[in-house]
Amino acid sequence: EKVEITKEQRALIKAILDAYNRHQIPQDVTKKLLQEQYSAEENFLLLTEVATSQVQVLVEFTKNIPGFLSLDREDQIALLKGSAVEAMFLRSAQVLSEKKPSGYTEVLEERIRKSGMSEEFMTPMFNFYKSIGELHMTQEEQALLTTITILTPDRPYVKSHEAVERLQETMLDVLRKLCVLQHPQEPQYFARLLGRLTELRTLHHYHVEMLTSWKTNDHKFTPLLCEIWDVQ
Ligand SMILES: CC(C)c1onc(-c2c(Cl)cccc2Cl)c1COc1ccc2c(ccn2Cc2cccc(C(=O)O)c2)c1
Repeated sequence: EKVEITKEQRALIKAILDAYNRHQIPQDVTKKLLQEQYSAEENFLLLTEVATSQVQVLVEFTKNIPGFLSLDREDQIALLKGSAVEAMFLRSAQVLSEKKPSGYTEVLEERIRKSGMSEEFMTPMFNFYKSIGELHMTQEEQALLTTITILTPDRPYVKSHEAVERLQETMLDVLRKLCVLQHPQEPQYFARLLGRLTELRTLHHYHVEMLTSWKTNDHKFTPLLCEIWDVQ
């Protein structure tokens, strides 16, 4: 049948895209990525700074998701804690797969490869980056996919499961229509995007082990990361 985006859905896309584009990591953090020297220690410190800054950006973005602030406050926290790693894998995949003139894409990739992370996590991570890059997602699709990841109802400690599910379904419906309209020659495109969400959960499990291995090598995290990742 004819797929049509309603006026309300267009307003929703605009609100989410504006929020997504408004929140970027500050220049002073990304500038350091280009300047500081390369050592496993320095790379880890810089990535910790990027991650901390990314969490702050994520909190601001989430507050601008229409309907998020009307959820139960404890559920808002549970959704943020449960989705932070996945949202950051998605964001890092989007940044690393864009050949942005800013030039810090290569630098970031190099610093991740040399941050004391073991090979067993490196491979799935860079496979994910490649699979995201191959999708050539539009900005709207990236922003909506991140929103859908955040609004995943089955995170630990979420009480009002239905309220979160209703919000997520609203976003899924908009993304489905966008995919049909923006990728008419690829009827499976929406399904491929959702497949990435499954891959994100696997990376989330790997990430827990990454943190443990960094911790055993006496790596320190910032208070914000310790809080959102339940570390220490
Ligand atoms: C604590 C630290 C060592 C860490 O632990 N796990 C991960 C970790 C890793 Cl190593 C990979 C994926 C997810 C996480 Cl949490 C990281 C590093 O985290 C990040 C977070 C965001 C990242 C990166 C790399 C790129 N981005 C996105 C990015 C970079 C620059 C600008 C912007 C912007 O929006 O303006 C966004 C690393």
